[in-house]
Amino acid sequence: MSELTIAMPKGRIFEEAYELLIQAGFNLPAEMEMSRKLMIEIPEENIRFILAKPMDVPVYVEHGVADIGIAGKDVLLEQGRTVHELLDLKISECYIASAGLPNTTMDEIAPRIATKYPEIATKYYKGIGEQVEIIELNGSIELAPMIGLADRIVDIVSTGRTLKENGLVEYEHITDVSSRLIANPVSYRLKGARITDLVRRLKKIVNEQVKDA
Ligand SMILES: Nc1ncnc2c1ncn2[C@@H]1O[C@H](COP(=O)(O)OP(=O)(O)OP(=O)(O)O)[C@@H](O)[C@H]1O
Ligand SMILES: O=P(O)(O)OC[C@H]1O[C@H](OP(=O)(O)OP(=O)(O)O)[C@H](O)[C@@H]1O
Repeated sequence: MSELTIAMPKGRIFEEAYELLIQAGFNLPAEMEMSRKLMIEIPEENIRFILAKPMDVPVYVEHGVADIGIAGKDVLLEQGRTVHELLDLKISECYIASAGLPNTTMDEIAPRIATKYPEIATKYYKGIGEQVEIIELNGSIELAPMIGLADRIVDIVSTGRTLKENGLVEYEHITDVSSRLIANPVSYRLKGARITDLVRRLKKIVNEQVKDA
């Protein structure tokens, strides 16, 4: 049985992805949730996990140093990397929206859009025929309209709490986001049986959870 390297995102996706793998019958150590180790071998499963920043997971998979990985659809849309998307895991569900101060219009010649997602934002505004100036930020995006840096933001919304607490309103729902299982195309060919088995086990759990929801 060939070894499988799985790139797992650290942070908010990790916990739900870890639970999903446990429920799919993978024997993962409990310490994995608390550990600071970035590479964890599970010899009984012949699996090796690498723990990466969510934005970096598709990089490891595209380069083939990880056979498969778990990444947010937001990251996949933003980066457009050459990876196979195998399964919607239906975890870390949220969406990308535009937002801004209430009762404001985008009348300027090139309204300023602050975002962590320059590609998604550019494509969206191009698609609706709006010429915009993109201002790339790395976080706390909601600050931008409040402080006069931008007319709109394009960012993740989950509960809507961050928008509300910062006095912003949603304008357009751009796209739904959830975490996806992705694979390196060559690994998918060479380790097809192992990867197909993993997808089958995960799919069963995902479908059961959707039914119970
Ligand atoms: N509020 C949210 N609710 C649910 N899922 C979210 C939310 N924000 C982001 N996500 C999903 O989780 C991923 C990012 O996770 P996380 O916030 O842990 O990483 P990050 O943005 O790199 O943060 P940091 O730089 O603080 O580590 C996103 O790519 C998206 O798919
Ligand atoms: O609708 P809500 O449930 O409030 O969630 C949305 C917030 O979550 C994410 O921020 P994150 O916590 O990752 O912080 P950062 O992007 O500012 O680093 C996102 O960028 C929004 O700010």
